[in-house]
Amino acid sequence: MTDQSDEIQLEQQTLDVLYARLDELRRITRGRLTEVRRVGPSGSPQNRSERDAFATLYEDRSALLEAVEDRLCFGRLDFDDETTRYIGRIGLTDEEHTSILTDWRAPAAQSFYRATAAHRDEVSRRRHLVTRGRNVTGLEDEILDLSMPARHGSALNLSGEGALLAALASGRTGHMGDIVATIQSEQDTIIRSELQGALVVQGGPGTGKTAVALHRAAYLLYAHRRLLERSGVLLIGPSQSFLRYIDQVLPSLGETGVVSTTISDLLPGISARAVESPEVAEIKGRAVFGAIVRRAVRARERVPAEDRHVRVDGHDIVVRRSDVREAIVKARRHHKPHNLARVTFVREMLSRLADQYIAQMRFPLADDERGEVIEELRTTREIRIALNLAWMPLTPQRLVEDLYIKPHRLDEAAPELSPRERRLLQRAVGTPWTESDVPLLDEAAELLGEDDQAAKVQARIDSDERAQTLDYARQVLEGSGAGNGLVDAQTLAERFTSGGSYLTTAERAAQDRSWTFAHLVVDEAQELSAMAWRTLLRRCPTRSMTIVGDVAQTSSPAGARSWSAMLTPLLRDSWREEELTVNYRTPESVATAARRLALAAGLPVSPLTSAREYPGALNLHPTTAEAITHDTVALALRTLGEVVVDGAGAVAVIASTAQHGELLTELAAVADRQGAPDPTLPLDALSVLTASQAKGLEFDAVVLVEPQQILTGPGGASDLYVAMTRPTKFLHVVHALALPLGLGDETQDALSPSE
Ligand SMILES: Nc1ncnc2c1ncn2[C@@H]1O[C@H](COP(=O)(O)OP(=O)(O)OP(=O)(O)O)[C@@H](O)[C@H]1O
Repeated sequence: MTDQSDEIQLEQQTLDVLYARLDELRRITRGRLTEVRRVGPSGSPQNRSERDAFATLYEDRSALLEAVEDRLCFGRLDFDDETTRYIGRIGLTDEEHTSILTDWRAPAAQSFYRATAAHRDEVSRRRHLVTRGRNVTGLEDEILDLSMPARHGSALNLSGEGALLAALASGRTGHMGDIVATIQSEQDTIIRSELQGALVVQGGPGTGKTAVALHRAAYLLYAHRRLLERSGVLLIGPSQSFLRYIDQVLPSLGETGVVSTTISDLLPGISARAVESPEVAEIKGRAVFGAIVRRAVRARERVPAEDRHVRVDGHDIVVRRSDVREAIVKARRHHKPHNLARVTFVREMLSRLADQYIAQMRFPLADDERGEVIEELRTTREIRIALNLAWMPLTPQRLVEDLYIKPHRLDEAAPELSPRERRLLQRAVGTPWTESDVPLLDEAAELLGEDDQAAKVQARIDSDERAQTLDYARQVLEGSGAGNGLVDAQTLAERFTSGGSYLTTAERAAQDRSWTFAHLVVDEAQELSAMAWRTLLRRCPTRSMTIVGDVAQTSSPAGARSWSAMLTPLLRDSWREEELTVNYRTPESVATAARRLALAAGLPVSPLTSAREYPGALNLHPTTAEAITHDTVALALRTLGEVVVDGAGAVAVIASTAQHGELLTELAAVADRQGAPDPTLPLDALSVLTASQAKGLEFDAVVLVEPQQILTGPGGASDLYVAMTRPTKFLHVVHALALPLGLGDETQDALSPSE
């Protein structure tokens, strides 16, 4: 009989071997990098760009090997034939190229997440290794072959939930961690679901949608690296603080090539930070704006009301309505974007005007003089004005702003909107852009046309040369042992040929509005308007997408109330839906109260089981309107003291927009006096947020202020549902007003008394 400490010792030996190999690979990679850099900037351009390419390759590899230090190996599978397999963050082979650690994404690792006693896949035992640093501190075994326990002794922990529960109970750090060691079977099915088509993952709060979306991105990059690395994966999140919250997950999984952004920051050169009323955002989010922007562009290609006479060098030149009409027809014939088709229009008009000019000349024209006449006409101010009035060159910003600042333009372009709705959209010149302007600007950019520098650089890579270099890159990768899924020969070849100006996919994509991605991941997708979806679909012509969200949490009036209502018009039947049903975040009593509130408010909540309960999780703190700010601040600081242990732990105060400012000021002043963390930093140990700012985030404890006020605010019950489902341990509700239905008397029996 073996007891657990002997087993731990044995596993420690394996771990020592794995870390020794990791150290060895790090040393080799660093050595190669030093060698490449040592050679210095000499040699032919070809040599130099090869060297740069190798330097980037070894830098990437070094970064990957550093990123996998924590929990390098977290699992082991024992098979019926007595063989074993260790599962970890990356795959490792020993010097003889024998596999000693299997990448969690490899097919060979799948049973670690999926095997059950009913479907064992020849797995007799699944073992979770609990580690701290490089030390094994515990083991948890799941015996799948029920004839096995006798062989392994009773001292073994048979629960498969230990590692999961330990992960769930740990203090929050303000950054999301990866879940690679404890991915659950329903999550694994989604993570490894096929690349094609749009996969919608619906799930209540805390079911791991964000975690699953990120692990799926890492999995897809591993399984389809060749396809995905070159065009890239785009990840859309709801806010910059959310992106900061998740920004360590993909690097910890060894993936850095995903482009993460928000709708507000999607367009190069535009940062849409202004806020507008939900009513206006809803109007701008309607799909009909596609037609409205199209009409606005067409309105800038128009036949003037009258002919216009212009004197050029003593000639009477007439910009005739009939010529303009015919030139417009000709320019539109090739369906090019407005600014590009304008070239045809202007060329045609100048040619017709030049005919008039030449007809009035007293001497015959030499062949090479026609060009001079055209140039003369082109640079005549009145002619330029007349042609611009007929076909105005436009930027997207100018087109969209004109709709807002010139009522007649919107009246003409948007007959679908009521006069009141059109009035609501009016604003002053130079008003900053909002999130819901971005899809309209993108729509306009698409219809107007523009230069895509980055795309041109890409096209310049000569294909013959690329084929040769590709061969060479393949040999290099085989010879260096540096492949391991980090970079494919195609990418390395591109680095060789780009002459030292190599840009990562992320960098190229960020510079190029019309970049298209091989896969799109959208988080908190329920918030996106129909117009935002149009913008995103333009960036993903393959329609290979992972869309995660919860239609019960939709707070934007332009967002989705049901997936099929939003997606079927856009994707027809090329989307499929999976559901996540276990809440890994919120304690049972808090989740139950939130659900009751959501049902009372008529939200379409999914059925949900909480993975755990936490003693004393839900607490009510009645107070008065006069004392609410003071009491909230005192409670927040006290809670902070309780939940922060060894530097880990985070508390959020979540309040209505109306109360948010006052609380922030008060808490910042107190924090300043008492040296507590700065509550204005959204991801610090203590933050003050509105419900919509808290979307997607989580904290050890949430102090929820005056729920009735959040309920009657613009985000309504969805916002309150979001706010209530953020804590992993405690929800403290501070209120002077009556509690909303669902959180009131009927939940008293589920609550712990306090103060
Ligand atoms: N298999 C798992 N193992 C360990 N932790 C998990 C697992 N699945 C989810 N979690 C944890 O549960 C918490 C909630 O996950 P996540 O934020 O992805 O949920 P969500 O469905 O996106 O929530 P919301 O809709 O509220 O934003 C996170 O801390 C995540 O790390």
